[in-house]
Amino acid sequence: MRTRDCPVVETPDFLLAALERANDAVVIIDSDLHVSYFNAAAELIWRLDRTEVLGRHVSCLGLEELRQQSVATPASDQIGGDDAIQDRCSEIRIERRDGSRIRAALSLSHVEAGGQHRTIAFVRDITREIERRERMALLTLVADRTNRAVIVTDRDLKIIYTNAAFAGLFGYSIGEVSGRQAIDLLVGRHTDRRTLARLRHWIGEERGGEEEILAYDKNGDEIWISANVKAFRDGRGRVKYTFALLTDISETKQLRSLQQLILSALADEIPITEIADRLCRRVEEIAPDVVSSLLHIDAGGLVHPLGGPSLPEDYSRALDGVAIGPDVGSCGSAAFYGKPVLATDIDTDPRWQPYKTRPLEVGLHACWSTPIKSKDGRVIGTFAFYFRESRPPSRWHERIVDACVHLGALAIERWEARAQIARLAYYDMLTGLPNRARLRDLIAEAIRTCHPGKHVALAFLDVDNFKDVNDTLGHSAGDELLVELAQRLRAQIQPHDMLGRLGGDEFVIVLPNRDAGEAALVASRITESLVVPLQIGTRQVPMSASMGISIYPDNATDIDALIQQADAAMYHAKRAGRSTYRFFSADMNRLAEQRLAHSSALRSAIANDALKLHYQPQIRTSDGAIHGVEALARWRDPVLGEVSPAKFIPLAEECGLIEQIGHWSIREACRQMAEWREAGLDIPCVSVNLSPINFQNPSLASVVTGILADHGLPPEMLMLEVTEGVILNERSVAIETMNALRKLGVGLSLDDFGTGYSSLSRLAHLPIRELKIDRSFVRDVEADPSARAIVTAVVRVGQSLQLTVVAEGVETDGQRDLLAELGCDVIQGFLYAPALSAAAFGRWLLDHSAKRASAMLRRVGRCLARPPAGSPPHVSTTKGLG
Ligand SMILES: Nc1nc2c(ncn2[C@@H]2O[C@@H]3COP(=O)(O)O[C@H]4[C@@H](O)[C@H](n5cnc6c(=O)[nH]c(N)nc65)O[C@@H]4COP(=O)(O)O[C@H]3[C@H]2O)c(=O)[nH]1
Repeated sequence: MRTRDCPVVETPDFLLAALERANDAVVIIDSDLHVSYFNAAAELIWRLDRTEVLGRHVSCLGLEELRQQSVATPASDQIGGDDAIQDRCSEIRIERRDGSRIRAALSLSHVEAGGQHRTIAFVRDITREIERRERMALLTLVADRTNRAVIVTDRDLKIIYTNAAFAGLFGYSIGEVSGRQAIDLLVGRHTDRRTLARLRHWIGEERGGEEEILAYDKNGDEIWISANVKAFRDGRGRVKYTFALLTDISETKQLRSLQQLILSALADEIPITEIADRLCRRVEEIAPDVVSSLLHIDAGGLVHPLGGPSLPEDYSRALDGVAIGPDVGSCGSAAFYGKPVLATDIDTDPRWQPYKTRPLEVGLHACWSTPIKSKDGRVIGTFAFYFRESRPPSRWHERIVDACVHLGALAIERWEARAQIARLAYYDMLTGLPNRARLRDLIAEAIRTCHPGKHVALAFLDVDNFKDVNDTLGHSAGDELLVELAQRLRAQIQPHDMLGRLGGDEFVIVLPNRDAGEAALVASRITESLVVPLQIGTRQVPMSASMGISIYPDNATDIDALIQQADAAMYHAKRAGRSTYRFFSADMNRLAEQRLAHSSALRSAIANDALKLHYQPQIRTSDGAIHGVEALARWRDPVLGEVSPAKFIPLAEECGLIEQIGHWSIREACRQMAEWREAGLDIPCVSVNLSPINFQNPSLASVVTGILADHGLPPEMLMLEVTEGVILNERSVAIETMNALRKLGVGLSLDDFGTGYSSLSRLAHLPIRELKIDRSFVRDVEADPSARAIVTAVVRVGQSLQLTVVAEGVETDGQRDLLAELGCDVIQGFLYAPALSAAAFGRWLLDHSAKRASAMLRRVGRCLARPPAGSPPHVSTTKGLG
């Protein structure tokens, strides 16, 4: 390589100066391939001083391309003669002396001047540019691989880049959109200003943001997009580019609007069938290739169509009441298995055979049904898609069904809850009959629709002795009785008649367009229908009811008055011996008022301590000594006068005062006993009457314990009388209460024995100490052999169970002697004394003791006066005592 002097080209100075200042490197190569010019920019690119290059062979620049191009000098005719220049551009790589590499754009010009051929090389460092281009190509590759549309705009929001997904979504190629305003292109004037303002706000924000926008594609079709926008800024913070990532959310948006539609319908309390219809219609809008239906599945597994506006009406009607099962179409099977069921061909699907005709007739060939479940996992409905061709659901169908199943569950559960509330509010849970509130509506309706000149009969029915069944056999037996009764009543009335339960054991029957005669027939039929006893377990429970009837408009024209009159008439049926009916009459009102007045007088008598206890002595047959006293309640009202306990005790039981009276009797009897003891009167025991209701209270034993302690009485001085009704059910609370009392040491006496139906085997297990033979047997014991037989039997039972047998209502010496002879231990009755006030009883007792003592003395004296040889004096134990 040889060097030459510099400069070698005679070039005007101004041109040289310009070449020196050029940005591109300029290298001039002579025809012998020696470098004759190398400007400042060339020095920078090659990092060589021109002195190291000028005059040397071009190969010193390490550029094979330059050498080859310079050698390949075109013929003069090709370059167009003197001064003709031809440019050839190419991209080259330059390896510098220090080993670093750059990429450059090489442009060669061949110049013929003065018979001299020269090659002028213009070289520009394009390393950065190429790198940027490569990066862009890579980014484009990546951007084109995402299915989210990408737009890059300049600072004026003019599009400079879009990816392949953008073309797919909007239908525009990059060529079509490049340079166009992004917002104008995609949104146009349709989008509201606030959305656009928000979009601009996100561009202005450092972190960018996301906005849902309704955009339009090349065809003008709506596309809901979510636009995630971010601006890129220059060093001074000014927006240079904006970048937007667009996601198609049309489906999400549609599902959300479906959801909104149903939720707002729910909030507006729209009926379930209307909601179901709206749901189906909307679904068919967003999935026009389907026909949809929503079914309710009730607790009994029966199908009830709720909505299916595009299905034939007769088809939906036919589905109503069909039971779900393993082969009941798509819906019945889906509900049965609790899993989606797809029948891609209704015509051949075995599950569809009985149901296929109608859907096929209307061109529905496939059905896909999904069960709707409640929060607790019950299947409460199905949501079905019918397709016009044999096909499975698409991904979009699946998304819709997911949303609809959720909405359907919400709507059905809410509707079921409301129906349950309505049932609770208007129907009696036990019998399923209309309750008081609903009955009022029904009576009002019956009156409103009553034909002119016709009547409405209203019967008020009360079960006889229901309290006894409840108290003695337990509440579940009582419930069973009410349910059975309701069924028997329903069987006796016509379909358009109405039956409802007011509460407890009270029922109302409304007979529209029926007069008194027709109502009497119904009432008689009802009485007869109750004759057959109810079987509860092994026990036959007799069933009967008392009814009162009032007639609209003869007796009253308003509902309350009609009910109240029928109630008053029912009370009269009860008094007439139960198991019968009475029509309302004007004086019944008076009697009903009287009953009301009595109960309020009794209430105030209890509150004012106006009740008293009287005491009737009980005498031992063996020696005439006092066995005890029976405490009997007395009530003297300032207005009503003396009211018999046979009247006011049932009244107290009816109006809930008996609990108080029971506790009061025990307390008062114990107080009196303590007083007598204090006074030195020797009365071994006091018997207090209690109602069966008192024994239903498990705290009775603790109440008694407290009273005995208060008065310092030993428990054996108290006897509590119970009637047979208390012991009918061996598992009742009453038996537990009795056992607790017996444990205390308090005595229990079975009153009125023989009048009820207590079984002897049960009697043996009762914690009782005493049997009382009812007055009715004592009355006839002398004249009636059967009464005597009963008394004898009771005495034998008592003896064998080691119970004291007390005969009550003894009025004559003859009765006393016979009862003593039959083995009665104790006698009570007017023969000795009626029930006496405490003071009178005290006097009676002293008198009795004195009489008894003197009778004994007389007898002893008589015996002593004429003693038979060797025989002891004899004292009669039966006759002439007292
Ligand atoms: N004809 C006749 N009657 C006689 C004779 N000896 C007694 N009596 C009456 O027979 C009834 C006996 O009481 P009871 O069978 O327990 O029958 C009682 C009892 O079941 C109930 N009773 C009375 N006091 C109370 C009480 O404090 N609490 C409760 N729960 N019931 C009571 O009222 C029923 C009636 O009581 P009273 O009217 O006091 O009637 C009492 C008594 O006065 C007689 O020789 N001949």
